[in-house]
Amino acid sequence: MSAETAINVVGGGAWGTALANAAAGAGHPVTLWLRDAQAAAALQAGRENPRYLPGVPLHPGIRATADADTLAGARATLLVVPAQTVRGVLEALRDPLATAGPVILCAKGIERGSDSFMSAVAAEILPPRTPVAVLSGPSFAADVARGLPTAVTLAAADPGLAASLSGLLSGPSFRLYHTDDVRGVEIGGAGKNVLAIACGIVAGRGLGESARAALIARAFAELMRFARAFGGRAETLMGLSGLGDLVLTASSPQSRNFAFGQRLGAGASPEAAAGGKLAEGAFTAAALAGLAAAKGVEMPVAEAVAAIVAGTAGVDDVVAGLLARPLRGETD
Ligand SMILES: NC(=O)c1ccc[n+]([C@@H]2O[C@H](COP(=O)([O-])OP(=O)(O)OC[C@H]3O[C@@H](n4cnc5c(N)ncnc54)[C@H](O)[C@@H]3O)[C@@H](O)[C@H]2O)c1
Ligand SMILES: O=P(O)(O)OC[C@H](O)CO
Repeated sequence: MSAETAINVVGGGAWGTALANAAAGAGHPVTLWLRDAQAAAALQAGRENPRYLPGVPLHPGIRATADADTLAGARATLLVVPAQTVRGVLEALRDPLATAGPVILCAKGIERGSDSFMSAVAAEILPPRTPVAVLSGPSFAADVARGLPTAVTLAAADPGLAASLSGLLSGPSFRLYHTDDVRGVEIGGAGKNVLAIACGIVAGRGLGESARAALIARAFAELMRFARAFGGRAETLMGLSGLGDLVLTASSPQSRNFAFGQRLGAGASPEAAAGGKLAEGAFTAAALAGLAAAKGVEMPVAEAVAAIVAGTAGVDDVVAGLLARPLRGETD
């Protein structure tokens, strides 16, 4: 395989493995990089990722490796690690990634501590000439890895780059729409994870389907308020990466964020509810609520999730507080 034709995927979890399968299915040789040499060798030999994506064969066009030097010279790099690790991974791989094409950020979250969006983290670390894009939208890894129909959004500040990367990565059942609204797309992906936890809490507490539908609508209203204040476009939020992903994540126990919320609603502590699985919204909740508060954006649902996850409020008190809020015009 020539490095110039390869697509890199950094991160061998559920989403990294699924995106590697999608890129290989679109006809590209794929280098799938894992930090752990033993795990990379097992994936390369076994052609399956039993921990994160059991039962899904790895496409023959994928080479799994832990050798960072093999990343250099690629056509594009998909960065698919949890949001809170993006800074460290970019720092560690800065040299090979400097010649590995545009870096496409696939994590959905806001960095704790700095309250930074992923594109801002990347801009701090990568050389200025490295283009950065964001991929986000309604997409369960198991669906994409199995080749079930899926549509997501790819955003880059340069509309030409967004269009060409969408064409590069689209395949028979994986469709990428494109936009230049990077901030709007990352707000949708990060925000929906927090709000989906709230919907899981409602389900776990047995508050009913009507309450869940109302919560999705009110959660979306606050996500729109946040996007308006932070430079995302309303039409982006109404698309795949905003409303599309909120609806998917807030209505399916297949979502780790929803399932985490369900366990909280059923009475588990935040530590027990996590159960060793990644629920990105738990890490992003405080950053989202903090950013909103600093700009005077009302986000009662995100604030409630942040308080429950931090253990400073209980589910029943939070629900009572939300129901006691003053009545207001629906679009105020
Ligand atoms: N799973 C999905 O369906 C899905 C879909 C869309 C987006 N995402 C997003 O993709 C991101 C990754 O999610 P995932 O589902 O792959 O998570 P995961 O828990 O399945 O896998 C995470 C992977 O990252 C690796 N990793 C963790 N820290 C690392 C580090 N410091 N250096 C290198 N590798 C490291 C882990 O070893 C693991 O292989 C999240 O932000 C998630 O919101 C996931
Ligand atoms: O399992 P979740 O909650 O991380 O959701 C996965 C994807 O983000 C859904 O689009």
